[in-house]
Amino acid sequence: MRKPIIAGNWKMYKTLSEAKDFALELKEKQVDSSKVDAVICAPALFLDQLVHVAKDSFISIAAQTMHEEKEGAFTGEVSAHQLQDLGVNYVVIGHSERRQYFNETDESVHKKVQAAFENKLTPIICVGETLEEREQNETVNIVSAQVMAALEGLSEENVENAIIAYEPIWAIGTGKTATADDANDVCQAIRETILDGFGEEVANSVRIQYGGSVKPENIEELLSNEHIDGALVGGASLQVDSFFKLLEAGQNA
Ligand SMILES: O=C(CO)COP(=O)(O)O
Repeated sequence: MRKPIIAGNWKMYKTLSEAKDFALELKEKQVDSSKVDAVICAPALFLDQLVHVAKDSFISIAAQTMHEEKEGAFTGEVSAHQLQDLGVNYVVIGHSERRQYFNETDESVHKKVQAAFENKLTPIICVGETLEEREQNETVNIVSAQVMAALEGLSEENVENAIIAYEPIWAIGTGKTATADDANDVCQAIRETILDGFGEEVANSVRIQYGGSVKPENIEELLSNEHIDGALVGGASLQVDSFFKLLEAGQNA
């Protein structure tokens, strides 16, 4: 049985004080970290303080992106090495908003995934198709190619520990969720891709999240599916009560 992982992607929302208040309130809640992994993906400039607030609690902290190089003349960027040094545990890589607005490619995603593992960060690797690609029945081809490009050449041990987030682009922030069956089918296809590339043990261990308009009202159904091991959540992760409900659903899945 794979432990569910629920990650809240705050994107470019909240001020530092709002972020700290959120984490302070959340950490008082009862969440069993043996049953669910709880992750907050915060803007880079809050990470240091959030790592301190979350210390010794069930909450893990993630960055929303990073640069693949260890250091260098890359104005405005943050490296995996710097994130690790702060005590950050996870990093989101290849979110569709990064691919769309910041020139993230399969190639840069691959380099970032490697850099994350070299620095003991767990990558949450985002993949997903556009509406046009879905309508052309290209979903599985697109998503499988993104997964293989990200994971190519990695060790089985690393792939086993990676998190894949399947986020259909047309479902992000739109209120449109893939049906639980559709989401499960694509997550299954991702697992089969990993099976072909890395074998059964790795495929059975890797955790695959669904993302795109996940909320307390639909998470239970999503998580009841065999191949959906968690959720990457935008809007519904911004309020403590709503995020806590998602964690409870993960805990009870
Ligand atoms: O992009 C997402 C999470 O990374 C999904 O966002 P929403 O949950 O707001 O649709």
